[in-house]
Amino acid sequence: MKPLTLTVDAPSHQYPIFIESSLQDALMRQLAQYSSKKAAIVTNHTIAPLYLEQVQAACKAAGVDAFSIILPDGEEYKTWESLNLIFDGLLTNHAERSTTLIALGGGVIGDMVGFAAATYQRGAPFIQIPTTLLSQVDSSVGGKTAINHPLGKNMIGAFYQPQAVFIGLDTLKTLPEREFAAGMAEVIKYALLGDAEFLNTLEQNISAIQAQEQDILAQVIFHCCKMKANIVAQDEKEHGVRAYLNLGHTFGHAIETEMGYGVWLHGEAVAAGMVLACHLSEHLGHINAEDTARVIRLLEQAQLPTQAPDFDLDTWIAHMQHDKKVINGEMRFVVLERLGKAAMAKGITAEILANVIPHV
Ligand SMILES: NC(=O)c1ccc[n+]([C@@H]2O[C@H](COP(=O)([O-])OP(=O)(O)OC[C@H]3O[C@@H](n4cnc5c(N)ncnc54)[C@H](O)[C@@H]3O)[C@@H](O)[C@H]2O)c1
Ligand SMILES: O=C(O)C(=O)C[C@@H](O)[C@H](O)[C@H](O)COP(=O)(O)O
Ligand SMILES: [Zn+2]
Repeated sequence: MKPLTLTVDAPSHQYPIFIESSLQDALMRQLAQYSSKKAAIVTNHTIAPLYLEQVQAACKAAGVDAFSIILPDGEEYKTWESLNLIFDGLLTNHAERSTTLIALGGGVIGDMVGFAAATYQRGAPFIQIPTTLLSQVDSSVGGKTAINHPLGKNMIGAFYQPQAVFIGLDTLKTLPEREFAAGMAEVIKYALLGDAEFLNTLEQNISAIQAQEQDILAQVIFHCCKMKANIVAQDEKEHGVRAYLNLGHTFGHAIETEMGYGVWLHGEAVAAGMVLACHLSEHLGHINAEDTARVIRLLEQAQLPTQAPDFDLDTWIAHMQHDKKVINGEMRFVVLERLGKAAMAKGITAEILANVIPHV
């Protein structure tokens, strides 16, 4: 594949996304332009042995003096404690406000490092090097940064855009299959919320994507980043259309929080959540049972769960009342007007939810 570039034209900051088959090549070509002379590479114990050396070498070649901060791995570590480990590392190594934080890893690392960058000395620059499919198609783009709270996902955070995003397709070769599948949930989300033609492309090419055939994989990652960049350019801080990127997430975040962070992967919970969003959309008369069946078929082909756990209804609702789309105490849900077009639904009562959600 030939290197691809696109620009995120967010109102607060414009920045490039570089997509190449080799991460090393992308960094060697462009890092010097986007990093300050001093950098902190923040990663975790799983990713460090795989990719840290490569990023250190690229920093050296770019004349960037880099030190590393290595965190424990897992959604359950997306916490204040890990954030403090980042701050400890920054202070111990005399990081300045101009020091670039380099997030090397999946969405957990990216979200935490972005939040650390937003708050360290009131705002240091940061770069995203996403190494999971999920982070390449979604979390590294658009500037949502956060940590979890025991009562809710991503409850403490900031909107803060990176300086650049470097995507190397080669990093996905070491990604476990279950994690690749989790990334496919967000890929399928883009098709459902805004592009029926992309849904056809995914259905026709699912095996090639799973086999990581470079051309189609690059096309898919590029397409998702472009869709997200368009949405973020219109609505950086989620006052309107950006909420559509939350399709399946009101239910999904409830699953992640209730099960305990890390038990269901984010993408798995979003997959089951999107099926519930389909059922809700059906209940509202927007889509039909065949549409929902089509979504379930694709999610199953992508090796994703389509059946949510059956908590009691009060538990579901208690979690969903913490959702960030709640306004004046009223829950709002992203639904599908049709496959390929999202809409926002209000006035969803407990009775409606009882018809839609599996519960005991
Ligand atoms: N900010 C956003 O817009 C946004 C969007 C979507 C998701 N998220 C957040 O992203 C997180 C999920 O991200 P994720 O799915 O990337 O999970 P993750 O960051 O936990 O990474 C998944 C696992 O894969 C490992 N890993 C990462 N890259 C690897 C590689 N190349 N080879 C081998 N192992 C590798 C990680 O160490 C981890 O164990 C959630 O916290 C979610 O809330 C944020
Ligand atoms: O970028 C966005 O906007 C999204 O909603 C992308 C989601 O995939 C992502 O999981 C996000 O972190 C969820 O946002 P939240 O505001 O509900 O925490
Ligand atoms: Zn998500």
